[in-house]
Amino acid sequence: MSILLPTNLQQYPSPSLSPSTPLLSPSPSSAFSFLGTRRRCLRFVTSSVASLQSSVAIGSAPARAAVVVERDQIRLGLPSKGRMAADAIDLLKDCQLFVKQVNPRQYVAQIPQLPNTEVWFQRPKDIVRKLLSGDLDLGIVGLDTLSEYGQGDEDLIVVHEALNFGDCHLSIAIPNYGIFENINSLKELAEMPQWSEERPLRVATGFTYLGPKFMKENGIKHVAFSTADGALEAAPAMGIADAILDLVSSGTTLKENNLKEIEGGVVLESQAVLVASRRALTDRKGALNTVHEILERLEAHLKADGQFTVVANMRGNSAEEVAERVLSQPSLSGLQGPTISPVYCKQDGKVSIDYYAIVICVPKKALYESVKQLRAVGGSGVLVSPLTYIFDEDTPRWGQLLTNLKL
Ligand SMILES: Nc1ncnc2c1ncn2[C@@H]1O[C@H](COP(=O)(O)OP(=O)(O)OP(=O)(O)O)[C@@H](O)[C@H]1O
Ligand SMILES: O=P(O)(O)OC[C@H]1O[C@H](OP(=O)(O)OP(=O)(O)O)[C@H](O)[C@@H]1O
Ligand SMILES: [Mg+2]
Repeated sequence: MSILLPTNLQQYPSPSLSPSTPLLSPSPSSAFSFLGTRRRCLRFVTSSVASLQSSVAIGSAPARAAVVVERDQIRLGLPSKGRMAADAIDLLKDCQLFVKQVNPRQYVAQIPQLPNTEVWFQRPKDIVRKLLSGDLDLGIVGLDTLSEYGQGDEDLIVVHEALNFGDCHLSIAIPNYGIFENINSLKELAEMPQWSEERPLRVATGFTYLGPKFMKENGIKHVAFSTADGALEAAPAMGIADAILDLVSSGTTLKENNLKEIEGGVVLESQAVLVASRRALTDRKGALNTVHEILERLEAHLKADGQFTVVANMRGNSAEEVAERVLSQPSLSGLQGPTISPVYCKQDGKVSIDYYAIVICVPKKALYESVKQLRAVGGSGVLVSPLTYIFDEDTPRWGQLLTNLKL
């Protein structure tokens, strides 16, 4: 697998399929016994996972395009609905990339700042599928969706792994009552005497690729998966499943359904990522330039987003003396170091320097601590303003991308 892994990114799930495993299941029904249990909200398809390979197949990986079809425009896929849709557009707006969608039912839009690029609105899982089929070149989706539907395909490259929205994690949850009351870890769950080949641990999940893969990697044998499109948290109370594997963000849905997470049960930490098709980047004219521009804007905005600019005045005899005082405090070193400039005052007709102005960037989380430290070394008149962009000399992720593409 050669998916770009920025150093601070969690392991991108690698496929447990062997290279010879067909990516498309010939027919899901041939691999699964369909229970025929249709309920109002939950439609479950249950499988024995004695054959993990067949379970994996219901993750329905799309076929890969054999060739890159010629077209003039670079295509960026954005979520058409759901909780990521507005955030993705807002993020681009914050990067001065304005998506012009004439009406919400129109699935194609323009970004005037990127004239060779068109936006296509699609469901997140379809963005991943269409990246693989070559119908999209770039996309913004959650890492969970990318991992589930991309199945570790080496054509998918994570260009930016932390777009700062859509934070959640994919996790196993079990009831906090009954036989599970004292079970608090995956190990304890696996070792419960209740599970056997005839009566496996039943897990309801929408993640039919990542779920079986995780269980296999953790050596859990007696497990059977069922799937549904939503409201999975109801499955244990309905008696359909023993556990669920689903996304958790605030934890409210679990709590409201008397479920709990367990130690060792987190499959994946997720947030929105920018993903590209390797073949598009290498073979499609203009794609690499577009990615470079989007990446630069994203990095400049996201880096600035976590910081404030802090300006303060400080008495001193020289810039060096003030610098020494400022740098004696752990939170005041800024990005590269404080900028210190003389403040010129006119006294008795003469220009003198009694004060120096200090400018530093401070992580938002460390703001109050930094203000306290500034005061401690004589800082006064502290002004705090938001930072909009930080354009560095180069973007580290661009270098990583070029290395990954062997360019
Ligand atoms: N509770 C949550 N909090 C934050 N982000 C979430 C949460 N649930 C999901 N996400 C992220 O948002 C993405 C989109 O989720 P959303 O529920 O909007 O669409 P979906 O699950 O793909 O589609 P649908 O549920 O309509 O079939 C998920 O893939 C995940 O990355
Ligand atoms: O930890 P929480 O903040 O409570 O969020 C978790 C819930 O959010 C998602 O569901 P969603 O709202 O997408 O509904 P769905 O079940 O219809 O997909 C996810 O599938 C969980 O059910
Ligand atoms: Mg959902």
